[in-house]
Amino acid sequence: MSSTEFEAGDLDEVTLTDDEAALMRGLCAEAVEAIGNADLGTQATMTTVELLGCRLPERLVAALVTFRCVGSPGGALLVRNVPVDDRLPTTPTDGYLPDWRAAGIATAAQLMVMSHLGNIIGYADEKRGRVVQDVAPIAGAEHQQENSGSAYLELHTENGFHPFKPDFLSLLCLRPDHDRSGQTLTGAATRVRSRLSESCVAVLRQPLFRIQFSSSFAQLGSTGYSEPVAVLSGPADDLELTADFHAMEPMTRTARHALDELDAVLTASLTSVALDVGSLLVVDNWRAVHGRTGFTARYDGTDRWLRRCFAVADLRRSRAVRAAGSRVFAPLTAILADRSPVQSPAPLSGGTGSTISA
Ligand SMILES: O=C(O)CCC(=O)C(=O)O
Ligand SMILES: [Fe+2]
Repeated sequence: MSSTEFEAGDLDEVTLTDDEAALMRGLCAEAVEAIGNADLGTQATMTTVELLGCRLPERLVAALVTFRCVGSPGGALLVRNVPVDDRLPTTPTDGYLPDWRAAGIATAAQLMVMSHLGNIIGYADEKRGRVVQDVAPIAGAEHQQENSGSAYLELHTENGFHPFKPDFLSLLCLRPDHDRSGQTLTGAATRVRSRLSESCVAVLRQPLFRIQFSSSFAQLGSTGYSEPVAVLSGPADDLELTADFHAMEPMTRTARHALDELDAVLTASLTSVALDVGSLLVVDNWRAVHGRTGFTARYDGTDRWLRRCFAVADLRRSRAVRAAGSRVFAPLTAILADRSPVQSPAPLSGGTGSTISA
């Protein structure tokens, strides 16, 4: 897909003034110093981050709090001129920055922003449980539907198959791709509601869809699936959606048609942004799906490099799946083993359409 097919410019946006960015940079330096050698994914670090985050520029905090509590029709908020380190290391070619302190200012900035959206978390299954993760192309993974790829990344809800999916995610750009063709895409259900047929909405509101676990979560080589979920939920004028146009499987023919209709309508009205150094995109993982256009990687240390961070609104709900004082969720297989068995993948009965045969 070419980037010119997408509309830009209708994102909610805050650009920090140079004074605001300088204030934030000072707080980030304090945070790096205060965290020292402590593990990032601990409550102790999060307390430090939250305390310093209270002193972020008021205009930024107001935008974040409003986005958290009220949301926005586009489901995304772009913050520009976020401080990052003056001298950044090369883009990690294996997807892992060896030591977060090499990008300490950027790391602290992202954590402070996310601390206003919820409680920062990570997944043991993914990126070694890191709470700030590197998103960079990996040689050989070009066509993977994962953030290590560089081909078009289909629209998705982040970890929509997981019982503790993030409520918010952020992507902070440390380095854009060479020809600026890698554009982050967002699509919100509320924006497209009027273009969906009533029958499509009715089907998408039923739990007729399951999502295949992404490879990092599918341990034991299994192909696990979420329990059946509905794609659309919530009030008609502020719809929520859970979708993944790569990993979601409709369980009936009618469900397949409805998902195809949503895909076509969403794809025709996406918002795109070519993130630049210091641009941080926050996505409401309930109101919007996100993806990325393709780009060409060189694998020479100068490639596109984003950093990603997740937050949940309610930390209490996950306390049984985290070690005391940790923000990292246990492996999905362990979480599911502690629950009642996952629903059989057999399609639902109930007259919503004929079954898709394998
Ligand atoms: O590379 C991008 O712009 C988006 C990547 C993405 O979807 C992710 O890391 O979750
Ligand atoms: Fe994603």
